[in-house]
This record gives sequence, structure tokens and C-alpha cells, in this order.
Amino acid sequence: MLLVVAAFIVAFVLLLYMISPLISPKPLKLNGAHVVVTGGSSGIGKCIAVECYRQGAFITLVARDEVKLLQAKKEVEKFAINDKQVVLCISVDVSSDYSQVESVIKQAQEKLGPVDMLVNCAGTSISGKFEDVEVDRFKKLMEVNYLGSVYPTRAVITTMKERRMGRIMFVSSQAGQIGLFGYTAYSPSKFALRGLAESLQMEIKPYNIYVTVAYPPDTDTPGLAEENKTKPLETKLIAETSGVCQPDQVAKIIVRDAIVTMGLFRTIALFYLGSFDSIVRRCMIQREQSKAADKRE
Ligand SMILES: NC(=O)C1=CN([C@@H]2O[C@H](COP(=O)(O)OP(=O)(O)OC[C@H]3O[C@@H](n4cnc5c(N)ncnc54)[C@H](OP(=O)(O)O)[C@@H]3O)[C@@H](O)[C@H]2O)C=CC1
Ligand SMILES: CCCCCCCCCCCCCCCC(=O)[C@@H](N)CO
Repeated sequence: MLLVVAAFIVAFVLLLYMISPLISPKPLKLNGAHVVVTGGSSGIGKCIAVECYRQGAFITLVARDEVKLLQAKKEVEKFAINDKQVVLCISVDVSSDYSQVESVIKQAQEKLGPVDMLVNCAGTSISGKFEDVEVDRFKKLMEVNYLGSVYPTRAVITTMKERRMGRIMFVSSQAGQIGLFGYTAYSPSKFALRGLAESLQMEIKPYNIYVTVAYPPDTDTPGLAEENKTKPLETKLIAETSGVCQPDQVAKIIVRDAIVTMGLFRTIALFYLGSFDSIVRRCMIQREQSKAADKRE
């Protein structure tokens, strides 16, 4: 009996998976697109920039340190596929002042056109036992990892909605799916991204804008090397079960998911979220109709 039920479930999931391409949005063409990568001067963000540049995108790299930005720009430029492509560098702290973030995004849009894809990869981590982590770090990580993703997203969303197109990516972490020893300061900031992404997705799907969240395991980057300096043994042993990935591999998967935007999880989610989405769409149509009616009066 149990076997039969299990077989049905498997068959149902497979069916969903098979029909998913029919209901997914058209893949985004990166050729000629403007991609903004926060945290693009190092590690995973830099590899994401390279991956997009190799597919013909125009890139804006966002981070604080100008020297690292220029170095990354040179590295990314090696992967040009035509002579029109541009890499723009912008130095700003994505977490401190919204108006500053808004104004640099505006500058980037003036130079390279409206943002087609935003990759929120700027982030930082710290590991240590709860009582050993300096109290102000809890606030800092929420600011950089969470608000540092809210601000750039907020700065691009209006234009994306007007154009009825766009992709927004959030880089969470495996520690953003499950809370682990040593990550009391880091995990919550990555959990927060998931709440943001799911809520935002429901609002903007009618505008043909798609949100993806990546949950990478440990990845070999300068950020990880820094984190390892204070990592408790327990955290090391737990993380080892998942292994260490290479940043270029992680970047490839993140970019592919963002372009194609339809994984198995999304297909299943589609069923229980489908009815909510139709509520949102109905409200939007009603609002537009009443706006039009107001104008006529
Ligand atoms: N490496 C890993 O094991 C994993 C990493 N992640 C996540 O992936 C993302 C990238 O990680 P990783 O490549 O290791 O990080 P790195 O430390 O190598 O790079 C971080 C990047 O973010 C930028 N950045 C940091 N703070 C700010 C800020 N306040 N404003 C603007 N830019 C900022 C840095 O530049 P600058 O300092 O000059 O501002 C740099 O470009 C992070 O969000 C991280 O949490 C997720 C899972 C695993
Ligand atoms: C569906 C549920 C999935 C659960 C997976 C469990 C995996 C356990 C090992 C996790 C290792 C922690 C990686 C944190 C990486 C990170 O974000 C920092 N290195 C950033 O610098």
C-alpha cells in the first residue's frame, strides 16, 4: 500500500517536472543585457560577472574597495566576446545609506541602460559560538547581508516593473536553509533573504520579473578563508559533510538557474502558490481598470 502511494507521488512529481518548461518564462538572453553584480569584485560575485560577460552581457560591478574593483574589471574583461562590451565599476557600501545606493544605480542605468538582471552577492560572514561573537556583529551581518540586498533591489524594481521584465538573484547559503553550530549571527541574515525573495516574487510575478535564491555550500573564496580564521571545530566538521565547491562552478549554476528560472521546487511551489498568484493578478487588473475609469471621469 505504502509503495503504491510512494509510486504515485513520484509519478506526480515527475509529471510536474516534465510540464515545467511549458509554464516557465522564456529564458533571458544575456547577450547585450545589463547585469549588476554586487560583491562583484571577489569570490562568487566575480565569477558570476565573468559567466555573464562570457555570454555577452554588459556588467556593473559594485563593491567598496576601488583597487579590488579595478583588478576584477581587468579579469572580467579578458572574457569579452565582442568589442562593444563594457565593465563599469561602482564603489559604494550597499548596506549603509539607501539614497546613495539609489543614486549609483541611477548612474549605472544612465551609462549602460536599464538593469535587466541584478545579482545580490555582496555579503560577509563570521562564525563562532554565540557568546563569542561580538554583539555588534549581529547587527552588522543583518545590515550587509540583508539590507545590502534590499537596497539595490529597491533601486531597480520600479524600472523593472515599468519594463515588465527583469531578474533578481539573492545569494543565500546552505546556512540559510538550516541553522548550524557557529552561525548564530550569519544564518539569520541568510534566512531573511529567503523571506524577502518569496514575498517579493509573489508581488512581481505579474510584471514578468523573476526572483531566484541560491543556497551554496562552502565555496573556495577569500571570504571563506577569512571566515575559517575563527571557525569552531564543530562548524568545520559539519561543513565538511557538504564539501567545498569552486566559485566558478557555483557561479555557473547560479547564472543558469536565473536565466532558465524553473526548478523542481518552483514547480511544486507553483501549485500551492498558484492560487495566491491569481489573487494578485486579479487585484492588479482591477486596480488598473479603476485607474483608467478615474481618468475618463
Ligand atoms: N564562500 C562561501 O563559502 C559561501 C558564500 N556565500 C555567500 O556568497 C556571497 C559571496 O561570498 P564570497 O564570494 O565568499 O565573498 P568574498 O568575501 O570573497 O567577497 C565579498 C564581496 O562583497 C563585497 N562587499 C562586502 N561587503 C560589502 C558592502 N557593505 N558593500 C558593498 N560590497 C560589499 C566585497 O567587496 P568590498 O569588501 O570591497 O566591499 C566583495 O566584492 C556572500 O553573500 C556569502 O555570504 C554563500 C555560501 C557559501
Ligand atoms: C535542504 C536542506 C539542506 C541542508 C544542507 C545541510 C548541509 C550541512 C553543511 C552546511 C555547511 C555550511 C555552509 C555555509 C557556507 C557559508 O555560507 C559560509 N562559508 C560563507 O562564508
